[in-house]
Amino acid sequence: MTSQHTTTAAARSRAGRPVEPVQNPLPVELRAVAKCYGEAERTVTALAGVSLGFARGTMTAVMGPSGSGKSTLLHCAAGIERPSRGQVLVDGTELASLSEDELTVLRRERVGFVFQAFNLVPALTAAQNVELPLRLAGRRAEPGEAIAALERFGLGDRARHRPSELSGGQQQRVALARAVIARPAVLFADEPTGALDTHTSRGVLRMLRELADANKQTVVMVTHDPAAAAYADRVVLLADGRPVSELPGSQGAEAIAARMAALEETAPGRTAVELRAATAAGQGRADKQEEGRP
Ligand SMILES: Nc1ncnc2c1ncn2[C@@H]1O[C@H](COP(=O)(O)OP(=O)(O)OP(=O)(O)O)[C@@H](O)[C@H]1O
Repeated sequence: MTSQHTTTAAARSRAGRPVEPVQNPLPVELRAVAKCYGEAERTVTALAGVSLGFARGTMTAVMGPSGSGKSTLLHCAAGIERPSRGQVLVDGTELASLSEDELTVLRRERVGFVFQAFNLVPALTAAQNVELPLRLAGRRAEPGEAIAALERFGLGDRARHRPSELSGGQQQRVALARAVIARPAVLFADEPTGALDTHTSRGVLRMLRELADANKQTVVMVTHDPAAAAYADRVVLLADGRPVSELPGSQGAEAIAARMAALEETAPGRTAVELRAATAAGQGRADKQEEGRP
């Protein structure tokens, strides 16, 4: 999945001789990332060693039972939280090597994030909320830029409303417009369609798909909805803080739901090997369904 392009600067040694070309790094890569909260006997292991890469121009859905570590994975990958162990690399730069200020700049310039709780600023209008990432980056929004972003999410007529004057689904779409306005290389979205009806949800998912296909942005979203996950190139299933299974979104919502069901049937505390076996069994059931077998 790694891009085959080479970096020219890295393609020469100090002596000026050509050296082995260095492949472009993945936009986001996690290497054995673990995250624990709390101390001593109150320690909770939210991530127990996650190694995943997200390629340019792809859309990935992260699924798993409640508490399996999905939001923590997104927060660590986006540099919002620091892992307890392991490495997170954005465009090949290890986040732990950055100061807080450098991390803030990288997040602002490379990463967009849609939070479960939307995190809109209550005192600002929808349009002002959408413009915020540009202002924080020291850029003045072009006239009509925020309205255009809101229009893409069907909210052109709500630009002057404050969050308290919008429904949950409308606030979610303002949060999406805010996350995409600066065209981040990587967009993380935690339940981006959680508050939306089926019709609006499809529109948002098509938009996210387009960001990956047309703009070559990398989209990573957490979802509980197999129909939403079916828009992704790749569905990663987490259990107990680890990826235990993966399937292409093109297998469709039923196959994804079957794998999820297999995971949820599995009692907490099972080993990763047992979880893999259970999800493989779920895949067998999904394959039979796809083939029309009982
Ligand atoms: N700040 C925190 N302090 C202590 N424990 C936490 C904290 N954040 C998350 N956890 C714990 O880490 C584990 C993973 O949480 P996380 O929110 O990543 O799960 P999730 O899969 O996103 O869940 P959900 O689907 O319910 O949103 C859970 O057991 C949770 O209770």
